[in-house]
Amino acid sequence: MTAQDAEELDVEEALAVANDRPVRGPAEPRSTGETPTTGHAGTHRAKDDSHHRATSWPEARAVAERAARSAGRRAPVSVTVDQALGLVLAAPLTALTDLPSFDTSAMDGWAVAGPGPWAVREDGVLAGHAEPVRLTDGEAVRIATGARIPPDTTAVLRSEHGRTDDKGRLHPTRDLAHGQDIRPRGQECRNGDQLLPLGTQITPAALGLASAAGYDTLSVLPRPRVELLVLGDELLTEGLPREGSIRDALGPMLPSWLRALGAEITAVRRLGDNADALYRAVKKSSAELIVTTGGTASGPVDHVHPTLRRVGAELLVDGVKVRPGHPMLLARVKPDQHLVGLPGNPLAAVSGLFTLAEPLLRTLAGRVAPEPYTMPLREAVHGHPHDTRLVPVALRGDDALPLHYNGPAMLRGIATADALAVVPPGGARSGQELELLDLPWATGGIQVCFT
Ligand SMILES: Nc1nc2c(c(=O)[nH]1)N[C@H]1C(S)=C(S)[C@@H](COP(=O)(O)OP(=O)(O)OC[C@H]3O[C@@H](n4cnc5c(N)ncnc54)[C@H](O)[C@@H]3O)O[C@H]1N2
Ligand code: MOO
Repeated sequence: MTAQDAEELDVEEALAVANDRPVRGPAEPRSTGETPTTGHAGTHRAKDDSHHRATSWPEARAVAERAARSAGRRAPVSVTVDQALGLVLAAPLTALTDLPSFDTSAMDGWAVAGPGPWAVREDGVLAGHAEPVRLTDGEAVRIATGARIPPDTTAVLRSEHGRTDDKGRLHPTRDLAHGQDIRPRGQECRNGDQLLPLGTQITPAALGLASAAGYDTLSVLPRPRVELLVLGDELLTEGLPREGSIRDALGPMLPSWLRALGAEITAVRRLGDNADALYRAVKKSSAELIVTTGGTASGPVDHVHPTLRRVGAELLVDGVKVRPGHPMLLARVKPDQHLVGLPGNPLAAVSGLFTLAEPLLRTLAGRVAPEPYTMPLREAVHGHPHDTRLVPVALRGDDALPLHYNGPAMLRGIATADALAVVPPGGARSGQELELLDLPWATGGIQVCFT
């Protein structure tokens, strides 16, 4: 570790601690008397950091988007409607039929012809049946909502607006306008009308619309295929931490998040700290994106950089001016294959996920970028002197409440967060409007929509 690395680490830890004092639960109201800050807690000496290669946070996100675009056009696939949720339309959704496809009753009641009273026919008309018999003037027939309107019907009389006399004749109890409660064929769309443009992300409502409009399959962009490689000999997959080993927090966390960001997870492999195993895994992967966790720094078992050199990958981003997570990286392994290296510290990995993997996956999946938005901070947040900070926040009314336990190795803050606040270098005052990155569970409904 160089002197500068050590100093930067000190700053990072100090920031987490500074914001955690006095320590309180993430959802508890803030303490009073905390003053706005434009700097950090104090141990850091101002210095020129131009020598390190790190990319600025906004530029890193832009590079990740461009990298996805440079991977070339992805071929659309045809999927059944029930498989299409969360995917993006590769062709406009054009109506395959008129909607409604026949004149239909909007209400339960009677189809009537001409002015009342009407003689009520014995039979009735239910939804889902073939064309009913033509009405003659002065005739009515019972009809259900959604049933086909008999030819020469002039209106539908709702059941609550009709009375039958003792001779069985039907009288209206309200004025009845011509065409009332008839949904004419093609009211919503005509065969061939464009219902949704190319590029629309398919929501539950879009699934319903596509089905109503006659679709069995949809042409969509496939989910980008992602392989997750979890590195580290110290990681346990069950039980309590023991003898210097810790539980793997990223293997359980990242796949659902990656899916929420549009990915199909093709494999999760735990490779330990074995350089050859990492090399082989990268060489044989056919994923469009390989995500590694850990091993991004320069320790004796940090194998990501050497492996990227060994496979001849091109580093597009080698470190980002963001805290936590600054050792994150992005490489092009092949023209249509990228690798995002997430740092091993768990919150640092989340930072890398939303800085590099999110824009890359979003672009590969054909999704549009969410509209940036800001909210005022309920409390001041300390800043890094040179770098952007991503700080977990909970949305409380009109404010974003910064959460504590936001150190690089901690998940306690993010576990109750709705978003990450983008804190500029130098920090942010209480009340200052900050850009927020929504966490997908707050917007997309991981379990519901995007599994
Ligand atoms: N000489 C330097 N040392 C370090 C630097 C640096 O720039 N120069 N950066 C520090 C920062 S900041 C971070 S973040 C980490 C990044 O480390 P790596 O990506 O190499 O990750 P590891 O060393 O493998 O692990 C770091 C830390 O995270 C724990 N870890 C790893 N994987 C998991 C997991 N799946 N679940 C839970 N915890 C995990 C691991 O045990 C370590 O404690 O490097 C600093 N050092
Ligand atoms: O400080 Mo590292 O950036 O822990 O993520």
